[in-house]
Amino acid sequence: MTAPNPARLIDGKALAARLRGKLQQKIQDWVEQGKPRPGLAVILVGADPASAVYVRNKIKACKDVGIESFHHTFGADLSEAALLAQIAELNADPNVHGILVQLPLPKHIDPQKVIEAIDPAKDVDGFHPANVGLLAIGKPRFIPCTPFGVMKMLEDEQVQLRGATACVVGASNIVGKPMTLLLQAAGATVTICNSKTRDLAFHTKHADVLVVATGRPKMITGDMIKPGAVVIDVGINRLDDGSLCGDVDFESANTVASAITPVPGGVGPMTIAMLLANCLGSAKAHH
Ligand SMILES: Nc1nc(=O)c2c([nH]1)NC[C@@H]1CN(c3ccc(C(=O)N[C@@H](CCC(=O)O)C(=O)O)cc3)C=[N+]21
Repeated sequence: MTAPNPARLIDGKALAARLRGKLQQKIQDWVEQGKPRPGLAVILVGADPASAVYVRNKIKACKDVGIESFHHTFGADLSEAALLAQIAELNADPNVHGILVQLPLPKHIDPQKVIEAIDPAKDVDGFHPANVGLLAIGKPRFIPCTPFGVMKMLEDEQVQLRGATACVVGASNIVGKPMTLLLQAAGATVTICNSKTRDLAFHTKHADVLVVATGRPKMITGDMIKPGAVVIDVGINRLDDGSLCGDVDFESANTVASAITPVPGGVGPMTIAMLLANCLGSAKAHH
């Protein structure tokens, strides 16, 4: 038996590096015109080690492209009122164009209340209901970074979305729902599934473009994928041995898909690149 052809690898890490290079040039041009340097405030509450790593990566990425970052770290016992007060201060700070509150938050803090406290004009995550609404009506202000990064990868791969069948597995506010809106706006016919969807494979197997964001390690296997499909794996799961894996079983998917994103090195780096892009966009809109 001959081994099936492996899928093309969609190198998010390389694409993100290219985008960051372009952004760095755009920010340099912007600042040389005498315009204010874009500023991002990042708020971290609690000592979750994964969150601390992500926040550190975001701050380093800012520095590399010339975005000023303002780092606010608090203990897990921070009150909701104190967090809201910190956000109010950043809303009023003219040097801050973007505010990111790292999720998840400790259980005693209502994340929706926090998201809604952020000035929608500084909501570079695109999570505020005003920005969700603008995206839904096709007039986006800030596109949520992860789905935005996925669209950039599909564009770079020249994936034809008009007329295509797409399936999004996972219906979160942060990834699945905005992903669906973006694919739909690009002309795809989109099915949105969740972990309780009956006969999930029926839906996934029809998809020319399959986007998976469930948080369940390796739940999508090769037999659930349409031959030749483009597979985007948004999941980042840490296994007991410390290694990372996606929500897609790469090994079996790789022999069925025509193109697939790796984990790590796929969607993750793109998320950060799009955060930086949203920060520059916000600085320009504020000026
Ligand atoms: N308000 C808010 N906005 C976010 O955008 C947000 C958040 N909260 N909370 C957590 C999630 C997660 N997230 C990631 C971004 C990049 C990588 C990334 O670059 N990952 C690398 C691997 C990193 C590693 O080794 O752990 C990769 O996939 O290659 C991962 C995860 C943003 N998030």
